[in-house]
Amino acid sequence: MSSRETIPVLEIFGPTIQGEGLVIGRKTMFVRTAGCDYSCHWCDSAFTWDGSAKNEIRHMHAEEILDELGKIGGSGWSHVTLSGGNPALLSSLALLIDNLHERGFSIALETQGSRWQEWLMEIDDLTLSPKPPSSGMKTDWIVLDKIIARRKEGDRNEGLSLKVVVMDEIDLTYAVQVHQRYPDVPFIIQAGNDDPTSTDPDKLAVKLLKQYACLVDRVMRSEELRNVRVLPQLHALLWGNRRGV
Ligand SMILES: C[S@@+](CC[C@H](N)C(=O)[O-])C[C@H]1O[C@@H](n2cnc3c(N)ncnc32)[C@H](O)[C@@H]1O
Ligand SMILES: Nc1nc2[nH]cc(C(=O)O)c2c(=O)[nH]1
Ligand code: SF4
Ligand SMILES: [Mg+2]
Repeated sequence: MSSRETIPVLEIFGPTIQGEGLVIGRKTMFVRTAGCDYSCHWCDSAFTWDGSAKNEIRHMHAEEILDELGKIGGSGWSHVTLSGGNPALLSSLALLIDNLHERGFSIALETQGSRWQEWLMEIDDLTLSPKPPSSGMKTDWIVLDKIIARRKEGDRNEGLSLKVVVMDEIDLTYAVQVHQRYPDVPFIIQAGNDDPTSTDPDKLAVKLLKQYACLVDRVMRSEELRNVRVLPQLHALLWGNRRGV
């Protein structure tokens, strides 16, 4: 892997709390990469792929990202979350992952599970978030099967989770399908934010909490969704749709 390869970066921020998933609440830094192979109708990070922030993309070397993490975050953190966009489009992340591990940091990564990279084996907290019908996207079950099988074969089952965003009843049926296909993988049902452009955080929080309560109630009544967790996006409740939090 050449150290000359760059990574298209849109945001570096933190420390903040991981607002979603299995390690919700964990203190972490974020690196958000540009570019996605999907275009989910309700993507809360559409600026990573819709062209609206293309002038903000920086092509950075791993060492530059490490420097900036230190400058922005100081030294009071030990965990970095890589998100996007789809960071799994980028073979160039291998070097950053190695460098972060060499310095003793642990690494989380968020991807929809549509692309394989060898470095997926190195991620400590790997969240796969296949997309339900409301997103308008189609799941590539072959790639998703491969990622989950490879993690299992490589004894990296631990630190793997599935997180399905649910907006409606049809999405919930999809969630059941995913959970039944991979019953051994920790499964999170995430309340969808159907208003990802709202600029009023207080109004949004009230609405999201109501929707979360409905989702909790619905999942509690489900016969199929037994070994699951239901979570909101904590950062959206705290800070709304703001970038960089
Ligand atoms: C912006 S995505 C980036 C990583 C990757 N492309 C993916 O979708 O997993 C990060 C997480 O936010 C979730 N997400 C995106 N838009 C959302 C929304 N409107 N409501 C709830 N979760 C959302 C995704 O499902 C994913 O788990
Ligand atoms: N605090 C916080 N937690 C998050 N968890 C997943 C995020 C993402 O956009 O990938 C995210 C984010 O953008 N902020
Ligand atoms: S896969 Fe993730 S980043 Fe890509 S459009 Fe969907 S939610 Fe957004
Ligand atoms: Mg987000």
